[in-house]
Amino acid sequence: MSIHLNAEPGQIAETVLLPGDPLRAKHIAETFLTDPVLHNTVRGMHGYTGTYKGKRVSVQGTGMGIASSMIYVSELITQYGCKNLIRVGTAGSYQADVHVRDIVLAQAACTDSNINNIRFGAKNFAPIADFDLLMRAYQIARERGHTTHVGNIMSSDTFYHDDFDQYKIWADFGVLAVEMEAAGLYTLAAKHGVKALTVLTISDHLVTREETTAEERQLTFNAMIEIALDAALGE
Ligand SMILES: O=P(O)(O)O[C@H]1O[C@H](CO)[C@@H](O)[C@H]1O
Ligand SMILES: O=c1cc[nH]c(=O)[nH]1
Repeated sequence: MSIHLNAEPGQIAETVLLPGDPLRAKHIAETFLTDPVLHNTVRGMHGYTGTYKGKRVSVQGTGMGIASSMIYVSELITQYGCKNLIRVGTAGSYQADVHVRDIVLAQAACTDSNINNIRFGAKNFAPIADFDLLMRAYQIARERGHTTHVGNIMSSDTFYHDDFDQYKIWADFGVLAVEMEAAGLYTLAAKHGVKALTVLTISDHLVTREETTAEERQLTFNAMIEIALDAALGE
């Protein structure tokens, strides 16, 4: 057991899906896993382990933001030996041609967080996805006919910015979308020599101001879950 997870040793699989929303973790477990067992209840941050197509897999909510998610990712890697960590999250589009409900695979993640300034000072670390997971996820998404974008994203510490248009600085450099965890996940994966990927569904649009409801975000973004599961575990 660790400080924030009360799973028994061995109860969490090597492959873990990581939604920010603990209720999305419950939905994933109940919809996609066979015989899911609730392995974490600490702080209501649901975590489950079951099987998918006969292979063991876990899903663990991380909460919102790099600070919260890095706690769970650190404990999953160092206390439970997890090796493949795949974030499945929602994101806001920065680009006119990246539409609501499109899939974004985060090849790399910029951040306005201080996590890597603390580590590297004035030198910049580039947090990137595992190439094998990224390639498999892209092939699966394309085979299934999902509109899929691969590229750079922004992991922001701030959801509500004083200046709404600040996103254009990043959009001008081709950054596809904003979420709040991937840069922390990729940094920890690099530090510990494990594999990580972030699969996102666009839930809202900073250019067009389109939005989805909380219920849609929680329940209906199943394509990214199946892409993540099949990329991690093989079809
Ligand atoms: O849908 P999740 O996985 O929570 O991800 C996105 O949604 C939250 C903000 O609403 C942040 O956690 C952001 O990264
Ligand atoms: O962090 C996030 C997630 C979804 N949509 C946003 O605009 N930001």
